[in-house]
Parts: sequence; structure tokens; C-alpha cells
Amino acid sequence: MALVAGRKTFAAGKTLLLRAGVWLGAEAAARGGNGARRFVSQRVLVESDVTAGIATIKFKNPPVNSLSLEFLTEFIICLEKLENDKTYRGLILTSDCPGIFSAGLDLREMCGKNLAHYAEYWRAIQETWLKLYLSNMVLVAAINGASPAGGCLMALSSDYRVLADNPRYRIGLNETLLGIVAPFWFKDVLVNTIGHRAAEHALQLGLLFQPTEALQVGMVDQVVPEDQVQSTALSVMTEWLAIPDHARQLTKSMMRKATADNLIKQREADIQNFVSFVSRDSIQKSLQVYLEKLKQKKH
Ligand SMILES: CCCCCC/C=C/CC(=O)SCCNC(=O)CCNC(=O)[C@H](O)C(C)(C)COP(=O)(O)OP(=O)(O)OC[C@H]1O[C@@H](n2cnc3c(N)ncnc32)[C@H](O)[C@@H]1OP(=O)(O)O
Repeated sequence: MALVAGRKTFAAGKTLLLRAGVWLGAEAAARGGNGARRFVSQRVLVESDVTAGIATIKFKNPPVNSLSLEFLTEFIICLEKLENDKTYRGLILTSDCPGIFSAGLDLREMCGKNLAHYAEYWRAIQETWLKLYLSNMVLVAAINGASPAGGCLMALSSDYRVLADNPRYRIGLNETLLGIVAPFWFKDVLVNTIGHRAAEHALQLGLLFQPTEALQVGMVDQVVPEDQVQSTALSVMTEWLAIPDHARQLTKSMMRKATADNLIKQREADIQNFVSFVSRDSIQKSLQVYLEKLKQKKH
């Protein structure tokens, strides 16, 4: 495995353009005798069971699996690779960092950078969401930790959510607590999941739900003991994979296309909106104060 930059041809015969400095070892995947394969990249671990047609992506961007640009770049490449490889019909999303599913957007990508960086970052966020939300694979989120904001969006974009029963693992779109506004497409996904009134309530107050509350409001589909999250995700996956792909995929597309198209048709305007919002002095100050509070929490 090596540091790669530029063009690389993968085992599946596909050529991907990689950002300079992104380390990927996917082409050196170890293949076990039982059909298990393991791809390794620096921030995204991909384990797969070829026989079952199921892959598991484990976020590995310590300490809190924030969605940094580097993480998103690796994640998008992995998703693309799995999506294009017809071996895989199901994908489980989970975390390799104890107690944290994902802390959401990396606040350091939104603070003290230039406008071009904000635009590049937001495009990567949009791309990640579109790939998840419109995936042909069955996506099950095995939520084994806290899941605020962008972390919650990743879970909400899956087809089914299993959350570990631990009161510290709160989930929700808490943007207003940071003094920022959830983008309209975050809002759309929440409304599609829990309904308009509950979404309005949760979004305005920036609510982070404990597992039992999250189940009650419909933000997750199942709450199980922590040591059963992965096995439950796997049995849910088996159930979903029993449905013929073409019928399930067309149904998924029928349910989700309008929401995704709503962003696709105004992607550039959405990027400009993010850039001008996040670069305001008042927003920069709010984000810096919030980051500082997080840092001081420990002291
Ligand atoms: C039109 C305009 C639209 C704008 C829309 C913008 C949309 C935004 C969506 C988002 O996702 S914003 C991000 C929101 N995320 C959060 O509010 C989560 C903040 N983090 C936490 O609550 C906690 O960290 C945690 C995830 C519950 C974990 O708690 P724990 O006690 O385990 O760890 P900490 O000590 O708090 O953190 C460790 C370390 O990580 C840093 N950090 C935490 N979260 C982030 C983050 N989102 N981005 C960057 N860095 C983060 C934290 O500062 C600590 O750093 P240190 O250097 O080790 O002190």
C-alpha cells in the first residue's frame, strides 16, 4: 500500500482520479477464503462479504469522525467504487471510533478559510449526500455513537437506522445551537423522515434526541443494546435484500427523486449561498466561539 496521487487503476478495472496526497490501499485488498474482502484507506474502512453482497463502511476519522474534506474525498471514492461494483447490493454504515458515529461537518473547514475552500467543501458535502441518498444499494445505518448535524444527515439518508441504546448517543440536527441554519435539503430529508410538525419543532430548537426519544419521533427505526447494533443491522439487511432489486430500487427512486432533484437543480446557487453565509463575520465568530467551547469542555 502506498501514498498515491494522480491516476490509479483499481482491481475492478476502473480508473479513478484521486486528489493528491489521498492514501488509498483499496487495490491491495486482502481476500479471505470465505469471500470476505477488506479495503483499507486512511479514514474509511471497507469490509465486504462478497458472497452475501454486503459491504460495511466504517468511518475512521478520529477523534470524532468529523466530515473533513479529506474524509469526504475518500468516502465518495469508496461509495462510487461499491456502487459501480455490482457484487454489492447492501451497504452498512457504521463507525470505527468508539462512542461517536459522526460529529458532522468539520467546523475547521468552515472557519478561517478562503471562499474557494468553502465552495469546494460544500460541493463535497452535496456530493456525499446525493450519492448516499440516491444509492441503488440498500443502506442501513448502524449508529454506534453520537450523531449530531451532518452525522444525523448521513444516518437519515440511509434506508433504515439502528441506534445503540446509550443515552450519550444523541442524534439530531442541532444547527441552530451553533447559530447556523440547516440547509433546505437537510430539512427536506428530516421532514421526509419524521413529518413536518416534528421536523419544525426539532429544527428550530436544534434538538438532539436520546435513543428512546429518537425512536418515538421516528428518527431511527430500532434501538437495541450496544452489542447488538451490528448483528441487528445485518439481519435487517438480509430482510431488505430478499426484495427483488429492480422493484425496490425503482420504489426508492420514486420516493426520493423529487427531494434530490430539488438540490440538483440549484446546486450552484446552494454553494454560493453557503459560501456567502459562512464567510460572514458574525457566522465566523459564532463558529469560532462554538469550537472554543468544545475545546474547553475538557478543561
Ligand atoms: C446556508 C448555510 C448553511 C450552513 C449549514 C451548515 C451545516 C452544518 C451541519 C453540521 O454538521 S455543523 C457541525 C455540528 N456538529 C456538532 O455540533 C458536534 C460538535 N461536537 C460534539 O458535540 C462533541 O464533540 C461530540 C461529537 C458529542 C463528541 O464528544 P466528545 O466529548 O467525545 O469529544 P470532544 O471532546 O467534544 O471533541 C474532541 C475533539 O474533536 C473536536 N470536534 C468535535 N466536533 C467537531 C466538529 N464538528 N468539527 C471539528 N472538530 C470537532 C473538539 O473540538 C475536540 O478537539 P480538541 O482539539 O481535541 O479539543
